[in-house]
Amino acid sequence: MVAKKYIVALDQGTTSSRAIVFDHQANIVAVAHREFTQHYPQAGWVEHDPMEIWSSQSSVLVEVLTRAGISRHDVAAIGITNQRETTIVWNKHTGKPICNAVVWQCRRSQSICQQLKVQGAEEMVRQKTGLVLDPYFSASKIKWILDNVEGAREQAEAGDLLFGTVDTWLVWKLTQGEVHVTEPTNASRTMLFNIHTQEWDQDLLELFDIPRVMLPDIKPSCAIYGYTELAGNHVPVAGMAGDQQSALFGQLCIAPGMAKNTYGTGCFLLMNTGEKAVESTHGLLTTVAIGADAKVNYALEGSVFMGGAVIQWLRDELGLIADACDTQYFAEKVDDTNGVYLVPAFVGLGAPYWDADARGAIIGLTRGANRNHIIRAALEAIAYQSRDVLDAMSKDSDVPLTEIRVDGGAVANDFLMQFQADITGAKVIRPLVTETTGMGAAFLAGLAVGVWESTDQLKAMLSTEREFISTMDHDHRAEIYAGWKKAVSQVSPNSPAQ
Ligand SMILES: Nc1ncnc2c1ncn2[C@@H]1O[C@H](COP(=O)(O)OP(=O)(O)O)[C@@H](O)[C@H]1O
Ligand SMILES: O=P(O)(O)OC[C@H](O)CO
Repeated sequence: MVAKKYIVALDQGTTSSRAIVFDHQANIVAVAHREFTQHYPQAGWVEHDPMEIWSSQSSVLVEVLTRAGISRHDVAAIGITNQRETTIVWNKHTGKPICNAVVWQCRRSQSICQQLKVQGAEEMVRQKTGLVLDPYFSASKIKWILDNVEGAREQAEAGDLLFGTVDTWLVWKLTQGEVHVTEPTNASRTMLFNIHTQEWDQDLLELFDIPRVMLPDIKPSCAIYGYTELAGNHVPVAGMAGDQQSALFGQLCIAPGMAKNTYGTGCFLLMNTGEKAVESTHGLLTTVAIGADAKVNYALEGSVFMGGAVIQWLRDELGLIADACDTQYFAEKVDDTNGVYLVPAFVGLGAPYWDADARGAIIGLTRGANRNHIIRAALEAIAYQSRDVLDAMSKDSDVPLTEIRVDGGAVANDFLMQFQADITGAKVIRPLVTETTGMGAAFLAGLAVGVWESTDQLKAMLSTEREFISTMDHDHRAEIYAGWKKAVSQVSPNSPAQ
């Protein structure tokens, strides 16, 4: 074991940047957290300012070390985990982004995807990447930037521009522009990475017309990528993963069949499938995951675009609540939603529907519907969408999923967790430490620098805080879930999952 005993995880999420200090027993010593600005320049578009991503992330790094009261000498390594797919293109000489980051939720490249579908590219893309040809992933976003930002294509071809997902951007900033790197879990979300060969794929680069020279090198998820300076100390940046794969690893779902659902901005249910890349026939994605001792594994993933973001919308756009945690109080003031369903297709629908054109709706309103019913319908919608992907996963794997490990900001909501158990019939297991996304990155960084020797050693560090078991009777569950499916069919009548 190395003498330096603290690991700092940087968790750059869709709505906030966090930094967490873990000790060598994986206990949280301190957390610092900052929300940053969401930009919605047009309907269905979502952007972030990459410089604000960096300033919020670097400031919480400084803050968390102060809060933890530890010396910079005691930091063994920094691990990174991040919102995936979000696309940043910057000038490698000036370090300046050429436009705002195009966020994973952004739909602007829908027509690019549509055109490629018409050309018949869908099957080739699915076979190589495990992904659905949807604007969610980075490739069509990069193409959009090269086609629409003045001079971008010429500069990219001349080798002056770099592309990165948020992991790559943060390492580049932390190492003062020395290291341009990513790792397989993030690469697997770009739609340019062949998940079977584990390399950038020339056919995909040609399909999207993206110069290879823009792309980062690919290193393992558990490795030392470079060093950052913290008050005169050179600290290794070691260990990175996309946030959903990091949470899967942080919950130690490292054996086939183990699954977790993260309730952050979106909801992402991932099930480890071991060394086998399982193809979905029910609208899920095949993606790269991290297995025992940080070896490359695969996972099936159900990606839901609007999870906790629905609650932010109730707060920021409707002003119905002052704080996300108020939703539990209002939802519990009523016995049900009074027949109201909220379908949060604000940026289209992800798994298993994959309808980029669908838009949100509140259905079933009557004169008796009030604020509490709408708030309750918003929380229930998060759980209904998770049931949709859970059902798809059970069908793909031929085994019903009877347990879900949960994490992410919204799992603090007991009403939501109980309703999730009720509407699925599965046991919902909430860990003591719900910062499992950050924990995954800390595990990877700690393994890379020798704070921990193996994943076996990490098992003793996880514990359960509470389990939620269904109390809903079967007929009632079937009736209200049928109502949900009917509501979805109204906003997405042509989805193959209907
Ligand atoms: N008590 C709560 N009930 C419901 N939703 C919540 C609660 N607390 C936080 N959230 C939601 O969880 C999300 C924040 O979770 P987090 O895991 O930090 O997300 P991200 O990493 O995507 O930024 C926000 O969208 C917020 O609305
Ligand atoms: O910011 P989160 O935690 O909702 O995660 C975003 C995902 O990585 C998008 O694929």
